[in-house]
Amino acid sequence: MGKKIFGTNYPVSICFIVVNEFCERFSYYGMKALLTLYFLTYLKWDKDLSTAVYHAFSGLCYFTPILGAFIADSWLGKYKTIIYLSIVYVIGHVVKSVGAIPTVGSTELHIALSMSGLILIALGTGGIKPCVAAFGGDQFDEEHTTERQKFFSIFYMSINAGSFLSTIITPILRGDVKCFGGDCYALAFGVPAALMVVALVVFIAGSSLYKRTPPQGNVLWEVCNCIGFALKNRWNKSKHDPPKKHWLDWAEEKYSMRLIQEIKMVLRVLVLYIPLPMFWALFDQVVKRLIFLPLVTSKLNLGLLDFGACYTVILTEEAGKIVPHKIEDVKANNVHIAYQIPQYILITAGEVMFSITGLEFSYSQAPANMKSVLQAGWLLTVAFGNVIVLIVAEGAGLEQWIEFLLFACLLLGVCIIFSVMAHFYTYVDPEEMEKLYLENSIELNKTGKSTKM
Ligand SMILES: NCC(=O)N[C@@H](CCC(=O)O)C(=O)O
Repeated sequence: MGKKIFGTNYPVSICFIVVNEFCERFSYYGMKALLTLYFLTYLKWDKDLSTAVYHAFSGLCYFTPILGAFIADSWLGKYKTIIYLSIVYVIGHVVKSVGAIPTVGSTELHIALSMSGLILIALGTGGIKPCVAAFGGDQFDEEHTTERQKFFSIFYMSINAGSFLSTIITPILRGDVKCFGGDCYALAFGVPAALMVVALVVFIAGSSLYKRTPPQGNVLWEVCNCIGFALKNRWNKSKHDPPKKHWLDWAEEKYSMRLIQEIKMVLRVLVLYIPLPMFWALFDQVVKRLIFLPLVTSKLNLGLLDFGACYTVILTEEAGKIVPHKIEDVKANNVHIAYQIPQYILITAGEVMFSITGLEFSYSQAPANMKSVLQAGWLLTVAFGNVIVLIVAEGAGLEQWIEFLLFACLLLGVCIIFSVMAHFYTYVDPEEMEKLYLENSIELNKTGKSTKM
């Protein structure tokens, strides 16, 4: 039994995991906050290319969790996967920061370094993401489910504290600190790199306290084979054999009941997740607009921007001071930006309820040997959300209000579909199932029967 935080059922090891997540998210979001501007102003790409690469990168970061989960659950275990992929992540940051030093090589080299850095970062951040959340859940004793649920809230708070602070700090570093005769991208990318080193060090510092569950062989390979066998068998035998309750039951003659049940559990959850990318698509769109407004206003010192207005700003030098002059190109529609506060509060409340529940649900509904896999399934909803944004928002070129309305209507439809699906979902308790399998296999051993469990 691991050490507990004084007087509670919370293991001490989760402190290291929460701090690790804070630093890692600081590192990821801090770097991402600058990315579009870096492409536009440093690499001199046009807006379309910059936006496309930005979304492709964001999407990739949430597709790679599948790879990390595969490595963790089938091969290295979560602990080693987090350490090895964090090293890849740090290397990615370093390569990216070097690419942002103007004196290092030509523009082609900067592009090559930036792209290689981003690929390594996507591999690192995505790879460790499902493992860190599931590893945090693993630290709790079976009976401490309430504490584990609260842990996911704290974990989510650390994600958002890290992302919030870095999204403010790194753009300031870029603009306010000058190096090599211009904006200091090298420093602004260097700070997230340093934070990722801190994340790794903190994680390693907790090593002696972690509860580690060893990987149970090549689970995913077995899952794929079992699904393949069930489909083949069904195709070959369903014409003459009696029907089965579930299509996966066609794998019974070769695979254990336990594996079949576990695959059913995972598939039911994944099917439930199908409508969810729409939430992230809307969320991503809204947050993107929110991030850039305060940066523009604070930098040029113009006060709050009026709703719907578009300005040209001319900077003149008067008595040794830079003075901004605002010319209104598109008239404001007289609605103060503060009217958007309730909407953002509602969206944030929605996010908190949606995300924390999703994280905890993905953990609690996964069989012990596929915890990271289901976390990766949850993160895939973010990845597909990015794909929707790329196709609908960036590709279709709709007016902003039409785009928002479209996304809101689609999300409403999705909410209704999801509610119906969730209504028919029955919760499983993987620990209870585990006990049942154990009791059954002891019983069968006693009676000498040989049935696959
Ligand atoms: N505010 C967005 C956010 O927190 N996103 C998460 C990913 C989604 C999730 O885990 O629910 C993140 O960046 O880790």
